Amino acid sequence: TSIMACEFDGGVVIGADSRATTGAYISNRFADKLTKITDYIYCCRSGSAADTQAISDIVAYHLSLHKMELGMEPLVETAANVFRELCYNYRDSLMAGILVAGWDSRKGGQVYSIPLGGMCVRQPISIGGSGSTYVYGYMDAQYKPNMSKDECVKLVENTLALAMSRDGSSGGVIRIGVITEKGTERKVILGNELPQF
Ligand SMILES: C#CCCCC(=O)N[C@@H](Cc1ccccc1)C(=O)N[C@@H](CC(C)C)B(O)O
Repeated sequence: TSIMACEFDGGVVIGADSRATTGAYISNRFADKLTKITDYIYCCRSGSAADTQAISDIVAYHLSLHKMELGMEPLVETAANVFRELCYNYRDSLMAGILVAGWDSRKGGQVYSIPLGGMCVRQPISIGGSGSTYVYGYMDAQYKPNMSKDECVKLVENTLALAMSRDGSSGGVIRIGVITEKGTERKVILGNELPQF
C-alpha cells in the first residue's frame, strides 16, 4: 500500500493506491483504501485489510453516537483519538497504519498519522504503507508550506505514482479525495493515465 494525506488552507487532500495482496498474489486490484468515517472525516488504510476495516467500522459507530450527543459534526482530532485508543490498546493484535484526515469548523483541514504501535501525531503532510519508504525524499524535496488545493492534489498524485512504480505491494489506480467545509469530492486516475517520470 501507498497512502498520503496533505493539509491545505480550507481542507485536506487524501490519496491511495488500489492494490491488496495475499503474499505475491494481487487479491484485489481495485481496493478502496479511502474509507468514510463521517461526512467530513476519512481515513487512509494500510496494513491488514481486515483489521483496518474493523477499526474503521468501530470508530464510525462511536462518532455517529458522539455526533448525536454533541449536536454538531465531530472534530477530526476526536476521530484520530478514537483510532489511537484502539490501535494502541490492541497494538499486539493489530497490523494497522492509518492516516486520519478531514475538515472541522475549529481547526479546518487536519491530518493525523497513526502508525503501527498506536502513536498519534498531527502532520501537515503524511505518507504511509509499504510504498511510502521509497518516496520520503521526494515528499521532503517537493513539500512547501501553504500550498493550494491544486498543488496538493498534484503532489499527492506524483508521490503515489512514484511509490506505485517502485513498490510491488502498491499499484492499480490512484484514488483521490478532497475534503472541505462543502463536503467531499472523489476522483480516480486510471492505471494507464498515471503520471510518468
Ligand atoms: C487472506 C487474505 C487477504 C489479506 C488481504 C490483506 O490484508 N492484505 C494486506 C497485506 C497483508 C497485511 C497483513 C496480513 C496479510 C496481508 C494488504 O494488501 N494491505 C494493503 C492495505 C489494505 C487496506 C488493502 B497495503 O498495506 O499493502
